[in-house]
Amino acid sequence: MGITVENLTKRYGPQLAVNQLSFTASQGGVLGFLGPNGAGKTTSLRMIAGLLRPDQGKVYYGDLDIWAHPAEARRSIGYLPETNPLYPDLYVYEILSFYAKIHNVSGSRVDAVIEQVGLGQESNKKIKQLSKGFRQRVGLGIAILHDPKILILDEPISGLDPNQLSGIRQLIRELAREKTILFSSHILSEVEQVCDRVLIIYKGELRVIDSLERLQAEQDGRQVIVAEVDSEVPAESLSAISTMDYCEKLAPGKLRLVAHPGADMRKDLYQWSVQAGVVLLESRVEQTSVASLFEKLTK
Ligand SMILES: Nc1ncnc2c1ncn2[C@@H]1O[C@H](COP(=O)(O)OP(=O)(O)OP(=O)(O)O)[C@@H](O)[C@H]1O
Repeated sequence: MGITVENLTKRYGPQLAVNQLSFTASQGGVLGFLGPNGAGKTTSLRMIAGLLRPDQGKVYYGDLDIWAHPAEARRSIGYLPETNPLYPDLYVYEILSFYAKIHNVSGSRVDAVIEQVGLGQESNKKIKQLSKGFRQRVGLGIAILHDPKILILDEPISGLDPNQLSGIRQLIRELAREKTILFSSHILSEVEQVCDRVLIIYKGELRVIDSLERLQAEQDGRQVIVAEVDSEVPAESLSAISTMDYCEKLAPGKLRLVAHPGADMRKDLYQWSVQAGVVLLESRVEQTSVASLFEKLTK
């Protein structure tokens, strides 16, 4: 089941926390939500998980409009919050059984999940006796108990030691074989090792969304231009820019264009805007590598 997000917007009082966020995540695989502290990751993920009502915009799981059909949507979603509120005095088995009752799933499912998330050895320990990595596994276990098709993980691996990290990464990759996963982090290297695609968000706005391979390919020095035009343009019309390899829509009227290796798109972009009858409000050449893109955003 894929996810479609359209123009999600959220304000907290005067502060615009998320502004017109739009993207799609097709079924299966991990989409990394990358951005510095305060960028709007948690706010976005909670809106996408159906836990926080957006001021504007829509979220679809497959064809299902989640705010129009919240009960149906809830069955399809598992959410691991950034601060996982686990009850310290409960045993691992107890807490999972408690959530199993809420979701109306069987005791045998609890046993299966305990094995799947690698908690077999720890199931008779209390939550407070577990390391941070194992607590995250309990949180993941709770999130997948009802076998949701979509999994949203808010900073699932921040603060884990290297041994725990590799275990959780592997687990997320295994889950991604059959689920669509959104995974947030403010650390690039975490995202690079787990995600197929990355979305970079900064000050509540989408800056880039692409496959890691394509972002890495841009490190060969391809030109990237972020352009803003005064009206929505059909993607086909951009194919007239012969120096352009591909283009992504970042927001209505906001485009990110990537050139063929060695090509300069500036003149073609201007000529295209004249021919297409749109006003080019802004166009700027971006740095191209994933690391430099992210560095620029996190400074
Ligand atoms: N309940 C709230 N009331 C007021 N402002 C809020 C609230 N929650 C978040 N914000 C603000 O909205 C902005 C986005 O916050 P959000 O938690 O979504 O960012 P984030 O990218 O998840 O950050 P972090 O990596 O630090 O968790 C921040 O400036 C934050 O201070």
